[in-house]
Amino acid sequence: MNRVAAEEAGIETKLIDAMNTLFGKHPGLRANHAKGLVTQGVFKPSPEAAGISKAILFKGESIPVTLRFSDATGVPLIPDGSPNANPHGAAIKYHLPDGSETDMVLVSFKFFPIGTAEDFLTLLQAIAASPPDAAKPTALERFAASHPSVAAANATLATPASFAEEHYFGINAFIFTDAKGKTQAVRYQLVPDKLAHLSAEEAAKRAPDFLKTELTERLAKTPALFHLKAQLAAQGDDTKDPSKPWPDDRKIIDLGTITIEKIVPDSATAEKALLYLPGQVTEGIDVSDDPMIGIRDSSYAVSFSRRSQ
Ligand code: HEM
Repeated sequence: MNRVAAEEAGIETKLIDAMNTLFGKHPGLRANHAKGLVTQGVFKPSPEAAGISKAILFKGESIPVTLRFSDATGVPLIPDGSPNANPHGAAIKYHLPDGSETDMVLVSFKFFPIGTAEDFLTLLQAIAASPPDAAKPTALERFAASHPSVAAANATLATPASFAEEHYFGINAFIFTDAKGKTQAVRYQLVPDKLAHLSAEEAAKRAPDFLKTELTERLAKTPALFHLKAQLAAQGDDTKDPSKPWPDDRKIIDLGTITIEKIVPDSATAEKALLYLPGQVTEGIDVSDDPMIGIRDSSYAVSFSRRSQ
């Protein structure tokens, strides 16, 4: 790209360029969360969900889902037990009865390390500018010193014993509208039936693909159960800033269960065609005033277009 074109590039292109610089270019693969596994299962909504959102998703029918678990980074061969493979991802596509789709894209951070897409770009560039031999304080150390939420968010991470034994968070806020038009801001959580984290020492000893192997063996014997939940904002809670968790005492309601039944027959082919978009909502669910959601949508589209070439 020439200098003028680079200056004109939107933030979504700059974000993907920064990821490609940091993680390398890997044709056909995602700019972030490159290593993953595609599964299928069923969402069964709770009666409580229909009371808070009129979405077709919550009407009561069982909804088929395609759920992709992933490791962080755009490094396709990252060992699953590497600290850099955290946060792990869970991207859910719901195949709705009217033939449309809606998505939820979650990770194992409890909240995001920074509040805006612009700061995320600066963070990615600071990491790239801070190799092990960089002079101290590195660009990353300087960024982290002025953004305490980076260390705080990283402290919420640990390697899971299984993709099925991790707690995933939606982080960005969405708005539910009920049948009477009443609105409620929410943040999603995907809660496993059982949570199990490894110590850093245990994680380092695991085989490079242990999360894939474990899930394959587990699902051959028994389905994996998750509970989809929504944390409800109270008056005055910040819906714009994903680095600010809402207080722990906010009400959390059950939206239903997700039962993962099997890994799709050819996960590597399936994931190429799949595009999860956090802003792909359905009537009764809206994006909040958090601008990160729209920027995520456009950067996922840039990544998709590059990996489809
Ligand atoms: C400005 C902030 C963010 C940017 C620029 C960004 C960028 C990206 C990109 C480019 C991809 C690859 C998309 C593709 O090729 O399909 C991706 C994947 C992913 N991101 Fe983000 N992301 C951001 C924030 C988040 C947040 C807040 C979450 C979770 C709440 C998240 C969770 C994920 C997950 C789970 C995937 C893998 C999706 C899949 O399996 O296809 N990201 N992200």
